[in-house]
Amino acid sequence: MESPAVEIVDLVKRYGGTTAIDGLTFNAARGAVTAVLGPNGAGKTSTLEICEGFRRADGGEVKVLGLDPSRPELRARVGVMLQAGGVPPATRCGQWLRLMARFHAHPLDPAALLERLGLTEHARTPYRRLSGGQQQRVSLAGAVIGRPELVFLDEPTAGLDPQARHACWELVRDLRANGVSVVLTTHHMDEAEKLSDQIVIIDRGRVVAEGTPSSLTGAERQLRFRARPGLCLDELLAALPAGSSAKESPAGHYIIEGQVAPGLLATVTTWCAAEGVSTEDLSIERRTLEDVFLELTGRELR
Ligand SMILES: Nc1ncnc2c1ncn2[C@@H]1O[C@H](COP(=O)(O)OP(=O)(O)OP(=O)(O)O)[C@@H](O)[C@H]1O
Repeated sequence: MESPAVEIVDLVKRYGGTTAIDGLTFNAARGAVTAVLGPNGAGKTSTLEICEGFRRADGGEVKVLGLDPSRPELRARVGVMLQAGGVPPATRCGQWLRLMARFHAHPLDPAALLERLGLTEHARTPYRRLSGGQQQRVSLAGAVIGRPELVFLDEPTAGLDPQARHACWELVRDLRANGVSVVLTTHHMDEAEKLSDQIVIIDRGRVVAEGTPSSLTGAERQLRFRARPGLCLDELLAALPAGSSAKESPAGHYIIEGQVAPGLLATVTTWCAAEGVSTEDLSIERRTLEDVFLELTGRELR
């Protein structure tokens, strides 16, 4: 049987006294997009860097395309986009991409890739003079130029404008359509929900949840609205069907869960009207991935 694209078992990584990865275990399937999510400092970049062969683990086992990440033959089969560029500052991006293409047996056409990522007019600009978002796109181009079997993308859309973000998503979808395995990190929950087949949420170096986007968000719907902070939720709950729950999170944002039946909306609006409470953005929707993420990883800053 073919091995997963990435197999991680009981991974441990320490930096001095800090345990950045603390017994991490998950697989990324072949031909799928796997998003690794987690708060700042959760251990995402460390994990990717170990998979990419740039860092050594202190414990556990990692296999990439069935091989130890240090194996040199992986360089031709795996594309890597680092968080911090990895492109020589004085090099013109077109020249750099053509050079990268020469290292591969069947590369993509550098000019077509530059065009696709909106970089054609910057092809002669030294990397250091490009904007942050343009530099990101050059790094992304470098990760895919060699038609890899597996691509690691560390926050590929951080700092990109909406147009470039969409171009990046299209590129990821094309990679997947061509059977390429993609492992990416992102802080954009909407992006993870739209792009990925599998999501792994990590916190403090451990997996706290994994599954498809819909298995994580669940089928249950919620009623949400905004109103002035500090409504008396006990009174509201008394008007709702038994088994309902109501919470205010964050201040002024209300979420009602339970049997979201047709009459619920009427009950809530009637209660609000009787209390002289004006509501905004009243909607019935499924939990978002961001809700799940915040529930699992908390709201305190890291
Ligand atoms: N080279 C290093 N030396 C010391 N500590 C490090 C080093 N690299 C990472 N760390 C620490 O390891 C932990 C995990 O860092 P890592 O960069 O893997 O997190 P991350 O999930 O990618 O975070 P972010 O979302 O902010 O990019 C953090 O506490 C960080 O401070």
